[in-house]
Amino acid sequence: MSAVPLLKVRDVSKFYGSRIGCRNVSFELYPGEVLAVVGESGSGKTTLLSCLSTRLMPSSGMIEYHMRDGQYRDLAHMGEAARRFLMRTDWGFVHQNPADGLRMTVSAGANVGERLMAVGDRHYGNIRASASDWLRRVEIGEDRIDDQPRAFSGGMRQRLQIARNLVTSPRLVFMDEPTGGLDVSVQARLLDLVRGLVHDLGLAAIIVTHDLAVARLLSHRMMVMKDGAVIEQGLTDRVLDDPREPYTQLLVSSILQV
Ligand SMILES: Nc1ncnc2c1ncn2[C@@H]1O[C@H](COP(=O)(O)OP(=O)(O)OP(=O)(O)O)[C@@H](O)[C@H]1O
Repeated sequence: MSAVPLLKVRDVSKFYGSRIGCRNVSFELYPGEVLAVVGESGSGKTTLLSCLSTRLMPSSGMIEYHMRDGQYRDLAHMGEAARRFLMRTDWGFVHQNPADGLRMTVSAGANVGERLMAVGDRHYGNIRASASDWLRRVEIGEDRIDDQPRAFSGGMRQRLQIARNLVTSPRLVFMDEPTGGLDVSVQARLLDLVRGLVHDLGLAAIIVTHDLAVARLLSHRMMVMKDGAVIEQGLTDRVLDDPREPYTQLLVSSILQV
């Protein structure tokens, strides 16, 4: 892993009026590193992910991103054009519900190809070839390239959403409960696929999940959130095998008892 963090997060808090969304969150994420953010419902995971991905403006704190030109940029003070450029090229965002991240009424090929066009690719043959290659990589038959995602199963839609996000070779991908709405057998296959892609592409990822098994399988490091704050963080195996905080111990033991 590189010695320079991709993302530097300092004391980020977000309040909704007097309600705490997240508070005083600090961490660094390195290129190629996968961080899982875990915690029960309402602990602030989604709020934090939204702040990191510039969907929400934090109430306080600073988030800096290491741009491809080698400079750090403060996301709060980045212009709209630069922010949109990041979201289209350097970043991906995989939603829990694939319908939020796909265009359901255009073909699978167009869903993938559109992202390439957004970064300036204009050659139809190349775009279609890349789309076709990416469908294969996410295990969708190339004969489905002209089908719309609404004709796909939930697992296929999620794999298509992943292809759409990865086709531009992002450096950082945000994932919000990526296997949340799927059957257990479909989840296992998708997790394997995501793990392989993240590893092969050397992606950095921040994955929000309430499922500790997802964190175990995908992440190098994890942060445990409770009432908006990070109460424990460390290497995933350390946190899960030897949780230090009573709350983490409870989370881990409640899973083991299921
Ligand atoms: N738009 C909003 N307006 C007011 N309060 C909000 C809003 N969004 C979230 N909150 C509050 O912020 C806190 C953290 O919520 P958040 O959705 O980030 O948690 P979460 O861990 O992602 O939960 P879940 O797993 O259920 O999605 C909760 O108390 C929630 O009620």
